[in-house]
Amino acid sequence: MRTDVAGERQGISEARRIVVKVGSSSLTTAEGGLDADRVDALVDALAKARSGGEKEIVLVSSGAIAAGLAPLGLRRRPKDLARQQAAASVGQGLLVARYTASFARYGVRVGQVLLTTDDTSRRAHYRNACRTLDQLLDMGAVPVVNENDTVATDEIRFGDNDRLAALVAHLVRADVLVLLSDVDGLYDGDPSRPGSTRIDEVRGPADLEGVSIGSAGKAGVGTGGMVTKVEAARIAAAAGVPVVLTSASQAADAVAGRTTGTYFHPTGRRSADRLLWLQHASTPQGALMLDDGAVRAVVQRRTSLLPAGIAGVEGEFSAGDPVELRDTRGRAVARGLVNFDAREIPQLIGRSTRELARELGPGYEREVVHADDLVVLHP
Ligand SMILES: Nc1ncnc2c1ncn2[C@@H]1O[C@H](COP(=O)(O)OP(=O)(O)O)[C@@H](O)[C@H]1O
Ligand SMILES: N[C@@H](CCC(=O)OP(=O)(O)O)C(=O)O
Repeated sequence: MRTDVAGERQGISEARRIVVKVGSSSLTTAEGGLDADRVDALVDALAKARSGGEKEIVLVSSGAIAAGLAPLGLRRRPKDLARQQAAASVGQGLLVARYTASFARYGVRVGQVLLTTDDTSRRAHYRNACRTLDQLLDMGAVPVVNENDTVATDEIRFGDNDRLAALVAHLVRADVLVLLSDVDGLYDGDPSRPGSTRIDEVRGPADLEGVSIGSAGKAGVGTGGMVTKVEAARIAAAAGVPVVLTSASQAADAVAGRTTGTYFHPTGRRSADRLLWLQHASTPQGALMLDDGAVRAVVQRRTSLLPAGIAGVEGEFSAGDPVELRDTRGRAVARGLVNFDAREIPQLIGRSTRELARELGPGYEREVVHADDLVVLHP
């Protein structure tokens, strides 16, 4: 282990706020459902880390669908969304009951937080989620976060919890993100093949060249495999949050900052805004076509998008929805939260805000997408 890495990980031992994500494969089996011993072992590690009072833990836990399979007589994870949601509905209750009992051994309360992609991109929802998580932590509770599987549709689903965990790490301004799986790190090839070796550290995308990143493991309960974990690590690292990827059995070492698994160095600066969510978690509900001047204004000068620069509209969206902003070649150049319903846009196209206010009323003297609600995709 190189000294600079040890130094970096020393930083993790001082981390105050830690987001820990645990996958279905570390807590459940398709046949047996939730494994209480494995939940207890994880909780032991997390409760010990918090015991000095300096560390705050946010737990992002998968396992609702897997925990609901056996009680519903399902032998394997169903492919259709409706049965996955039924399993999640039964399993989420069992999962949180299990965490509640397990943390109670240490006198620690848990609070269930179920999020959808909407909660991660709409301003009011985002602020609410931030406030609830902060409040739970202030009151000494451990938030247990999962996707709100029962209401998410295929189109708006995160699906895997790795990306959700990266966005939660950004949302709570975590000092480190710990991704726990059934494998003790990222390998340069299929870890079950002899000869594959673990990668100790990833400094940036170049370190991933030639690495064969595969899908979910044999347990049959995980979803994304390494692909979504590496993607989550990339999102968090780009937002300035270091990431440790290791196995659930190494949880105590990981949260204590002892060297284990694969370490992803931060590649970007921390930012306190919610635009990361807009970029990575939102599904655009439609698109606005921009003329060349508007593309320059939005992409280079980072100004708001005004009606005068719009050339066309596509899709069915409501005010507040995320939409894509496209250039004249149809390339997505930005994403933003739109201030009008799709059906209102045609009458605004190419007009000045003053003209619109005079004709349609003062409510129309506003940006179509405010600069604060915009994220540029191709600077
Ligand atoms: N390059 C790789 N390095 C490590 N694990 C890999 C790699 N490629 C594929 N995997 C698989 O990814 C699995 C973990 O993903 P998954 O089953 O979705 O777990 P979880 O439920 O923890 O999210 C491992 O069991 C492993 O078999
Ligand atoms: N929200 C889902 C998570 C889906 C899932 O399996 O995720 P993961 O095990 O992290 O790959 C659940 O609780 O079952």
